[in-house]
Amino acid sequence: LVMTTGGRIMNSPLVTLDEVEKKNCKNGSIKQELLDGCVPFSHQVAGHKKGTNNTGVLQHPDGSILKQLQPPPRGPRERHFYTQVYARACTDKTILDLQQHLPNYYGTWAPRESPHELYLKLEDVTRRFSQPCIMDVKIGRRSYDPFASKEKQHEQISKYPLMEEIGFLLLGMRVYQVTSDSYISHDQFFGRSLGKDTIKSGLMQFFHNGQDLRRRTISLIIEKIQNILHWFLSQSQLHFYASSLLLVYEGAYTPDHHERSLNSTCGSTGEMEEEAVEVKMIDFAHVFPSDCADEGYIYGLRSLLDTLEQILMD
Ligand SMILES: Nc1ncnc2c1ncn2[C@@H]1O[C@H](COP(=O)(O)OP(=O)(O)OP(=O)(O)O)[C@@H](O)[C@H]1O
Ligand SMILES: O=P(O)(O)O[C@@H]1[C@H](O)[C@H](O)[C@@H](OP(=O)(O)O)[C@H](OP(=O)(O)O)[C@H]1O
Repeated sequence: LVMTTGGRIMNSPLVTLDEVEKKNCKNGSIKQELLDGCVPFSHQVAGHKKGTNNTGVLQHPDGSILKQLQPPPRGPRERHFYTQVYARACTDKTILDLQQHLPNYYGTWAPRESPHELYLKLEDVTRRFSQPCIMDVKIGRRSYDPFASKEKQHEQISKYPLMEEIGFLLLGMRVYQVTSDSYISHDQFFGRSLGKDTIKSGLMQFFHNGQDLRRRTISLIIEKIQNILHWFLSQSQLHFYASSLLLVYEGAYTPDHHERSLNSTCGSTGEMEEEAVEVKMIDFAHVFPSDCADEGYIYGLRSLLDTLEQILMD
């Protein structure tokens, strides 16, 4: 195992192989051991999948996830981003504030038998959930960076011409249905099919468990996205292109369950069990230094917040 980083190495995540295996089995994936006991990550909803040149996202036996470094310049750029964030967090308050919105970074990892094949070792954002509902949303008005060729620009624009107007694109989601104890999944083609008139109902699907619309969950997610927006409004040193937000909430948690747990704790501890949600920024292959606010990303966050607020108002 090779662990290197330009900055601080986070404490190792404490999850047993048993827990990882149980979770993989529970979610119906066939356990398939790969490099050094790593298995395909069963909660991947978008991004590069296993193919001739990709392994897809893997899960390490310690519970962290492994994202294969993409070919240069993207992979080294993403690695540089994470190492810089960890190296500069001690001296730069803006970067320290950014850190809380990212998965923890544990350095790079390489298989014993192939030490030059590098992976980013990251916190699994879905880890604390038993039936995680997960959505990957690409944020911004442009999903290509300032150095993209005309062909790349054209290719990216043609995938979702509405990106400039809507400011975000649903790349994939998985939603737990309490009624059938199963998951509904949507891939990026679902996201691309959504227009100005349907984006709200498309987004709403992520919060519907087959029985109820998870209104409280939407409010909690809005708060987290607002915190990220505050960070973007406070900084003018980085621009993010083709980067995503990963949204996660507990599918097994229902308002009824919450009600029952409140009734049983009231009068004893008096503590309210609070529902858990996660919103983390991911995918940093196109992050660049800058000297002005990231208007494209800010536009995307505001548009996503507006749409979530409209769902709540209905
Ligand atoms: N830290 C994480 N915790 C949990 N899941 C993650 C994490 N990072 C990535 N994922 C999962 O892996 C998927 C792909 O991640 P990511 O977007 O970083 O990959 P990518 O191959 O660079 O994507 P793209 O092709 O869009 O550039 C995400 O949609 C998510 O499901
Ligand atoms: O959405 P799709 O159809 O899966 O297409 C991918 C998506 O546009 C990614 O954003 C892009 O990575 P970058 O943003 O890093 O360029 C990737 O490029 P790639 O195929 O060259 O890796 C595309 O394949």
